[in-house]
Amino acid sequence: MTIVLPFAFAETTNILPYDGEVIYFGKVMEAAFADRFFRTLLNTINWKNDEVVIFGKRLTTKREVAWYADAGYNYTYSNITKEALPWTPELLALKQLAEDLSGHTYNSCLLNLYHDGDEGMGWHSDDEKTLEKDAAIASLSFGAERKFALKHHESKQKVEVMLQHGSLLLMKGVTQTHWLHALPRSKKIKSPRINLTFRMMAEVGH
Ligand SMILES: O=C(O)CCC(=O)C(=O)O
Ligand SMILES: [Fe+2]
Repeated sequence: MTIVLPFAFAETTNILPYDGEVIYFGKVMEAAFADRFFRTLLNTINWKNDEVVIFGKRLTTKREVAWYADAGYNYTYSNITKEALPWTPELLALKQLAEDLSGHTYNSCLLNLYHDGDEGMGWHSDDEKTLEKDAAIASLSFGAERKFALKHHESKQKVEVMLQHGSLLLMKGVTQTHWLHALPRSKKIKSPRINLTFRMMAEVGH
């Protein structure tokens, strides 16, 4: 399957001024492929409302999530342990694309479905103990274009980028140690967005 356009990826640059590397590749596939992946992911992924435990209370988010990985991996997130589902053909194709373009390999993928702009994600770092420290994270976006924001822990400096339909963003190096990131809510957004973050789990999460 040929899904990559002959784009000039050599031009990609770090959008962070210091303390990490975030590379926005822009659109990495033709719109027709991005449309098809969006529809297929919407219909074939085992979407579930996210459950989080905050101050001992079990809460359900409107945002839906799913987690896929190589066999045998468990994932602990907000005090809940989830078992990974086996890769689907589309996820494997997208993992291959993310690996080829980013030059890193991944063994798991966290998926998020934001139904509209009322749903987002607050400030956090992807620095859970179960993730390899400073491993690269490749983020593919489909559907509604949304703003992605980064904020430095100490200086509070902010960097923002619009994540386009069929685009790739790569976070690597010491980014998760020094920067938080978020997907801000926006009343203007009325359509859904799917985000895939390919990650490298540490062996201890096995
Ligand atoms: O939806 C996004 O672009 C960000 C998702 C994210 O930060 C995460 O899943 O950890
Ligand atoms: Fe994140």
